[in-house]
Amino acid sequence: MYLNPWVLEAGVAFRSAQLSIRNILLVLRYVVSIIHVLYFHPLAHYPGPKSWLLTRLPFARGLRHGTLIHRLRALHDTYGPVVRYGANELSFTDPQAWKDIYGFHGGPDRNFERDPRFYQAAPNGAPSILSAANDAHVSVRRLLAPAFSDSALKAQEHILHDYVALLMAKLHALAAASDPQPVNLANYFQFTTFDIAGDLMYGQSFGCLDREEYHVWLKVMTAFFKRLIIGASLVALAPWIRRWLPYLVPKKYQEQTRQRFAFTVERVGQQLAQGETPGRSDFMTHMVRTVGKTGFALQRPELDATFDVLASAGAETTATALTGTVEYLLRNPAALRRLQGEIRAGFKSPAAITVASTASLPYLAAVLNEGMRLCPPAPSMRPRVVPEGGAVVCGKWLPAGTSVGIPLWSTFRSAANFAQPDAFIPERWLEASQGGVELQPHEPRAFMPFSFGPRDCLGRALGWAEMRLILASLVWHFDMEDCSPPPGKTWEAQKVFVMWGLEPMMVQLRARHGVKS
Ligand code: HEM
Repeated sequence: MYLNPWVLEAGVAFRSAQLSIRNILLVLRYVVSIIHVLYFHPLAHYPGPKSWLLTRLPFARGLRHGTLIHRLRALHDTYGPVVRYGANELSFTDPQAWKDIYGFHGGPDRNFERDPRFYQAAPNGAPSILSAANDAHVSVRRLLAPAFSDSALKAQEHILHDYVALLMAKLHALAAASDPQPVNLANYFQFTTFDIAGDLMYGQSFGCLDREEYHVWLKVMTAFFKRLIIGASLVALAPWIRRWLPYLVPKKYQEQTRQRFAFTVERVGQQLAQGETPGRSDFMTHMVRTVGKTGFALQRPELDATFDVLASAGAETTATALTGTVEYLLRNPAALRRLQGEIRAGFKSPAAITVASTASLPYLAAVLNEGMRLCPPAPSMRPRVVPEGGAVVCGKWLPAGTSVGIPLWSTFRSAANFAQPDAFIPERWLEASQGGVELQPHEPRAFMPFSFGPRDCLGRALGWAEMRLILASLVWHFDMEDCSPPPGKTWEAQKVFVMWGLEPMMVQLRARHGVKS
């Protein structure tokens, strides 16, 4: 067929005009959306860096490099207690925000939901206690809560003592070597808390202390957190990538994750088959008992998903708090001396160091509080979404769907909440009659290392018990000297990939004169 060249030319001209109109419309749409985000969006009056509003690049880079908590802190230092760090996202360091965002609002349907972009289902696709939506979460929490009661903790205490004694024995052996070398205490804290978690949650220890090395389950878990963050940074830039992510992970890592989860499933299965074990007070025994009493049970996939997160929720956090606290004690010899005085005068023998006896030591509690303030084990923000109908946060109404949260690291190190925010001053947590100092500002309402409200930490009492037993025993048994290679390890420089990427903490241990394991 013959086509007149004029017609052809007109066709080409028409198509390119169509294309340029489409391009112009796209650019116009982008410009309009920028103007909307900057000037007409309901959050437009909140302060924040424009570069973070127009592209997700700074946020994604922070995630990817493990520096998001540091960047958010710098933003709060510049812009104040509320920062708009994304088009629809606000970060708060104001203490009132704990109650307004994370508190009880009259029922699971009215409490702020977790921002699903920040929570991940387990490898079997089922929600865990951490990722479940509010209504499903209520049942999981009810089922698990008895395992964390005061009476359960009393019955579990002998298990904690066994592992603390094993830790002390291992450290004594290292200190008594003919040429004693500095010990990486960060590792030994993790070995201990993971062994306790394994015993309480899976019915048997991970054996880390015995072998003095990490169990493969933990190594894979830590590597998984890093990959999770790489994935999250990609999703932040291009949300549509989420469904393709599983295909982007190399087969080798997929297989490792599958095997690690299979280990959890196997242990949960063994525990369930065993049922309620007389004389044991582990988590599964409590749960089976609660199921017997209430008739309510979880579906197996949800149970597996929840038991899979329990170990790292409980162990890594507690070990991190201990590592951070000891690091600051080593940097502050006067505080270490005062703690030694309290503990060594308080206990004639290690057998006297118990959960109850350590609870009455004010300086030990102050030191651990100050350690968790400077080194919060869960330092990142856990964002929530403003529910239908909107809500008031820190005195201002916010529309439904706004993502809001509190970054713990920025909040605990904010000069608006704590005087000399980067200094280790345990005395700030004590009354004057206990030898405390009054520093202003001092906002204990801002300090929620275990979070707040219906989804706060279930393991707070267990975590405190472990921290007190381990730190008191360590200080009772050993003198310590910081041996981190120059220029010295600083907590602030460490990166965060869900949890802190802990650098080695090298400490020279010397058994106190006449003290043996
Ligand atoms: C110093 C020690 C600990 C700290 C600082 C800590 C901190 C936290 C924080 C901040 C949350 C909220 C997480 C979120 O909203 O996404 C949480 C939740 C949780 N923690 Fe801990 N934790 C510690 C020890 C433990 C221990 C020993 C256990 C025992 C297994 C544990 C079990 C849990 C559980 C089950 C949840 C989820 C609660 C729920 O969603 O209802 N934690 N923890």
